[in-house]
Amino acid sequence: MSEHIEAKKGDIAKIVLLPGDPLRAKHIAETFLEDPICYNTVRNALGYTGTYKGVKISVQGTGMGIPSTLIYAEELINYYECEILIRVGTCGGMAPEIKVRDVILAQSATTDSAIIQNTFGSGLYYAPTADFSLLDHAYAAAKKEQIAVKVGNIISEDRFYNDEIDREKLIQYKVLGAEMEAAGLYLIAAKYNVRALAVLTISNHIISGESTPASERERSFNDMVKVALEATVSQIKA
Ligand SMILES: O=P(O)(O)O[C@H]1O[C@H](CO)[C@@H](O)[C@H]1O
Ligand SMILES: O=c1cc[nH]c(=O)[nH]1
Repeated sequence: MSEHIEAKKGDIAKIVLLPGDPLRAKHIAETFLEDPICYNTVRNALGYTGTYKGVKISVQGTGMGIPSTLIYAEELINYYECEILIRVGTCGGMAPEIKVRDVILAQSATTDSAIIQNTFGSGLYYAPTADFSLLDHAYAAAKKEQIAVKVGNIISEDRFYNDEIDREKLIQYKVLGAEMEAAGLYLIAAKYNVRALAVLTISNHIISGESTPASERERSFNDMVKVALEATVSQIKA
């Protein structure tokens, strides 16, 4: 076991979906995976391994924010030798063309997190970026499944309740929405030479105030999960 995951080596697949909400991990495992086995209950950060179309896949709840997510991502990479990490998370829409329930493929992730400065020092503004091959497969999978997706830059913020940030400027500069993890995931995926992508569902619109109920957030974001799973399977079989 690693520090925060009680699984044995080999219990976790090379491909891992990463929802923030552990109950979404349970829902994904029980809805999409065949023969799911729960390998982690430490801190209720539920983790499961099963198969999807014959491919071994795990799903691990990460908690909220970059610090929590990177605990799980770094242990998955460094202890369990995971190679493909796909965040499946909720996101607040910002741009006017983004609507509640839209699916976004986060090509890049701007951030206000100190993780960039802590890594590179001040004055260097690294651009956390998705793995192109995963992004390409996710885009193709979405087209095949007739799931409309939008592709672009998002922002990973350190604060959910953030009324100090200049959202109008971010929207002008084509930032589609806000969540709290993708930039950290992309950064450490690059560091350890593994592949990462964030597939996001718009749960609410930060500017218009439109939202979906929490119960729906937990359970009903199946389009993004389908895109993530189909992308990995087509990637593995390519
Ligand atoms: O739905 P998840 O994956 O948790 O993602 C989003 O939801 C949480 C905030 O409600 C943050 O973790 C944010 O990134
Ligand atoms: O971080 C997040 C996630 C979903 N919705 C938001 O408004 N912010």
